[in-house]
Amino acid sequence: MPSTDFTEKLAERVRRRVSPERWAHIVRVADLARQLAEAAGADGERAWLAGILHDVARELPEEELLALCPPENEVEAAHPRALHGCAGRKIAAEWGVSDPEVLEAIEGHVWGVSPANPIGMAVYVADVSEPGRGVNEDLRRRALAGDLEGAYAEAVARKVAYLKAKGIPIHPRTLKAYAEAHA
Ligand SMILES: Nc1ncnc2c1ncn2[C@@H]1O[C@H](COP(=O)(O)OP(=O)(O)O)[C@@H](O)[C@H]1O
Repeated sequence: MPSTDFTEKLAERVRRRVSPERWAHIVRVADLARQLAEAAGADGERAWLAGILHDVARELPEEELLALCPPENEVEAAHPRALHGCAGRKIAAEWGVSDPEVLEAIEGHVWGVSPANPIGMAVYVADVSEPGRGVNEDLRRRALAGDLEGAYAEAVARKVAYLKAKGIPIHPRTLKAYAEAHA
């Protein structure tokens, strides 16, 4: 999907919904996701679009997130801000995005994606490793070198280890993503 009027308009709609700092993060994620997808032989333009849309709902008030995506379990109820992945997917679909891998990437950047979806893995790894984060540079390098699956599996493993160390119950989708990525 080359950059078109449609994708440019979507990017502009996102930009208007977020702070300048968030927009800068979004652009870094989208540009990196494109590079990571291409390094893995996947479609960079679709990864870019998913990156541009991934945090479209990140600054919505909690009441709006809860209205768009009623919590499906206790982890979601305890952490409504994390519903921004689900809410972002719904907004993107409403705006006319129908590509299932792009939609899964938007939702899955919070809890994890299927390892059969390189667009989703590219956005996930880009989100945790873009230079503005200041962490996970090794994962960025690994994915830039073409090992997207390995970088993604390690990114999910780090999140799981971090949550376990803090004694926080882990979202079932994250546990599923971990199991699939390490199968
Ligand atoms: N219970 C959980 N299970 C799985 N992943 C989680 C959980 N809590 C947080 N995360 C992951 O960690 C990310 C960061 O969470 P957190 O540190 O609470 O920051 P934020 O409030 O900015 O989302 C979330 O977006 C999600 O990807």
